[in-house]
Amino acid sequence: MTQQHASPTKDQQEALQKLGEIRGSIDNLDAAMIHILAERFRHTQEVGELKAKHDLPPSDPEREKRQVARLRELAHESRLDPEFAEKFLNFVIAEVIHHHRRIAEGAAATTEPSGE
Ligand SMILES: O=C(O)C(=O)C[C@]1(C(=O)O)C=C[C@@H](O)C=C1
Repeated sequence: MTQQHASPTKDQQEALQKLGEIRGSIDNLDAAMIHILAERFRHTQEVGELKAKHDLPPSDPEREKRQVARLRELAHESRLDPEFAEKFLNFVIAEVIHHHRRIAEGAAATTEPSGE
């Protein structure tokens, strides 16, 4: 087989060095996001148990509307696409509601993979 790529030029070597540095920062931020999400799910687990114990509904659409409005505003201020922020929040909340329902059904709901 013939070699596909010539060895990198000096310009490319510098670019690859920079790419590695930026990827290091991205990896740190991805790790932080996972830790923050895990912490959020620990709190929503407690909410789910409280709701199930006191026979409260798993979802609260009015609360969600306020959360969406707040996060859209924060996203705008941070120059993040508010549509993306809303979609992300809705994605997380849908999972939380799924967990709440499982807790209410008496299942051992956890934030860990269910294997389903
Ligand atoms: O605050 C609640 O009542 C929750 O159950 C938590 C949460 C959320 O993940 O933020 C999830 C579901 C509700 O519809 C609203 C908010």
